[in-house]
Amino acid sequence: MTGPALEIDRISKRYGEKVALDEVTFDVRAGELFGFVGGNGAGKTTTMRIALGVLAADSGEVRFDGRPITHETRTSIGYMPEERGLYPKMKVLDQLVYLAELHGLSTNEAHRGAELWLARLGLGERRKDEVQKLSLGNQQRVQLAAALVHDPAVLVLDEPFSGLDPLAVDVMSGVLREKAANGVPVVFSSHQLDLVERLCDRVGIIRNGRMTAVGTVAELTRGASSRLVVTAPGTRPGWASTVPGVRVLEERGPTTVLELTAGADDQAVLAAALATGPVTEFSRQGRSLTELFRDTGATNQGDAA
Ligand SMILES: Nc1ncnc2c1ncn2[C@@H]1O[C@H](COP(=O)(O)OP(=O)(O)OP(=O)(O)O)[C@@H](O)[C@H]1O
Repeated sequence: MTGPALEIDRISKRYGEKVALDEVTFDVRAGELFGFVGGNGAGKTTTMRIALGVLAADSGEVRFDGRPITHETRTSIGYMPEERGLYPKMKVLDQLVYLAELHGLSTNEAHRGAELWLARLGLGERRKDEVQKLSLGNQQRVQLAAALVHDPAVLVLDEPFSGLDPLAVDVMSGVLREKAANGVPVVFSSHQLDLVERLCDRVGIIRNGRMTAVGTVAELTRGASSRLVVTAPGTRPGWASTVPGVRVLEERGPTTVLELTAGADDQAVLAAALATGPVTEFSRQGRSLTELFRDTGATNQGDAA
């Protein structure tokens, strides 16, 4: 799909001596749901705050629709900040109307948008309640409504799924997919990698302020795969360990899961299997995003790294 994209172009940021971001680069295309993942302190929030323009980068540029983000374009971004940002004592509906008006909507439009999203997110009956009286999950739904109420052209969401129950996860996922399907670039950070894997068109992994991988889930997990699944009814236990460079991970009857170490030849494995009779399955086993994430050391780098 063509349309306006959000481009993060070589942004760097230091906090004193600490390099928080080092030439972070990726783009979120129109109609795309982009998952931004990385361990604690990796730089996700810093990147998103810079994308929104609430924090200045030391260098690099953020563009939307080919142009640097300005005050006008900033108001067309829907943002869900990590620290959330609702007024606890304000009523839910008033809050949303207020935020929509801040983004330039007329009072009528603001009411229409607020009612629409409250109904859509299952909060219609809570509209007259103070925000602080809602459960945390429901406050998060209000926060999503706040990001959407002005019909933004791009969505930047910092951990929108944290703390949500499975039903709310489904609601949030549905809304984000729908926005993406309507051509809106959507980027969100998350530690729930299974969810990211299921939901996102593309994923970016950040580690210690540097992007270590960007691509579709299939590209990232396929590229990393060194596992083979072989099913051959004529094999006997241990058959694969005679092939150089092969480590057997699991044998289940006729099926063997094995790992190829560097330099090992998958065709040698196939030949060894065929030597025992017919081979009914021979495939690469994709790694999950979680495994990839662990293997690239993207976890636990912590604040001190
Ligand atoms: N205001 C600040 N002053 C000093 N250092 C900061 C500040 N904000 C962030 N940092 C540091 O910058 C790095 C990146 O932090 P950031 O909050 O962007 O990470 P994150 O990926 O969002 O982490 P998390 O998953 O824990 O929310 C961390 O080392 C953090 O300690």
